[in-house]
Amino acid sequence: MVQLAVQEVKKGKILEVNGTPAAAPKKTVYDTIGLDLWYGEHHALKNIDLAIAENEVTAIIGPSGCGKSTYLKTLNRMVELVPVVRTSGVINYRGRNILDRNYTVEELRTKVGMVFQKPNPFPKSIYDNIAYGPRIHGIKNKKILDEIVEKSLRGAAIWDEVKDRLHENAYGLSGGQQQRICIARCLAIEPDVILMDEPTSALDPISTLKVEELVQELKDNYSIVIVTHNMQQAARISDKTAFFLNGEVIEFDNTDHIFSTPSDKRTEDYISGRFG
Ligand SMILES: Nc1ncnc2c1ncn2[C@@H]1O[C@H](COP(=O)(O)OP(=O)(O)OP(=O)(O)O)[C@@H](O)[C@H]1O
Repeated sequence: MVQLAVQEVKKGKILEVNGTPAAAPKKTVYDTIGLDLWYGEHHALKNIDLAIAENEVTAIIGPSGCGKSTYLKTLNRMVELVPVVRTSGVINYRGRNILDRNYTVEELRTKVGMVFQKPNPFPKSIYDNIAYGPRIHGIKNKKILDEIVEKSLRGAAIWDEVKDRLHENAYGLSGGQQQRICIARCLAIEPDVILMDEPTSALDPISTLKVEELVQELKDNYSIVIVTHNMQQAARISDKTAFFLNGEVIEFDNTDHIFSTPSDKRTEDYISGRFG
C-alpha cells in the first residue's frame, strides 16, 4: 500500500511528517507574518504567512493576477515604487522586519538580487554589465573587477560562451544568454537571496533548460524564490511550492507533496489545469 506523507503545516512552516517532527528545518531567510497589501482600494495580498528557507528553491505558483509578482516585489520592497501601495504585517529578513521604517532599501538591495521576466541587460559591454554593481559599491581595482566578472559569469554558467567577447555589447547575445548575463550581474553583488519573476517565460526550451539547471546549482549558495506559470518547472526545480489564489496562500508545502497529494481541492484543480 502506498503510504501518503501526512504533513502538518502551520503558519507557512512544515512541522510534522507522518506525525513525527519534520527533519531539522533549514534556517529561515524570510519570515512573512500576516502580510496584507493594498493597491489603493484593491486588497492584493491577504494575511500572507510564508517562511522561505535558506539554500532552497521556493516556487510561487497561481493563476494570473493572484498576487505572485506583488509578493515577490515586497521581498525587496520594489513594490513601494507604486505610489498607492499600502502594507501591513511583518516581513522578517534574517530576523529584521524590512517593512520597518528604519530598514533602508539600499541595505536590502545589497542582499537581495532580482531577475525579471524579460532579460534586461544594460546597453553596455558584457564586462560592464557585470562590473556595474561592484563599481557602484566602490570597487575600482581592475584585477579585482576582472575576478568578479569571471566568477559571476562562471557562476551563471555562461563564461565559456562569452569569455572571448567580454567587451562586446550584451545586446548582441541571444535572449537565453542575456538572461544568464542578468543572473551573473545579480551574482556579482554577492547576494544572499535571488528573486526570479518568471525568468524563463521569454526563453526558448533549450535556454529554459539551461536556466533551470543553473537555478538548481545556485541553490547551494543562495536562497531562491521563483514565480512561475510553468507547473512542470515548479515541480522540476523547487523544493517548496506556495499556491496563491486571489491574494491568499492556499497551500504551502514540499513541492513533491503539492504535486502528488495536494491538501486543498483548489490546489488540485489548479495543478491539474482545471482553472487558471
Ligand atoms: N501597480 C499596480 N497598481 C494597481 N494594481 C496592481 C498593480 N500591480 C498589480 N496590481 C493588481 O494586483 C493584483 C495582483 O497582481 P500581480 O501582478 O501580483 O499578479 P500575478 O499573480 O503576478 O499575475 P501574473 O501571473 O499575470 O503576472 C492584480 O489584480 C493586479 O491587477
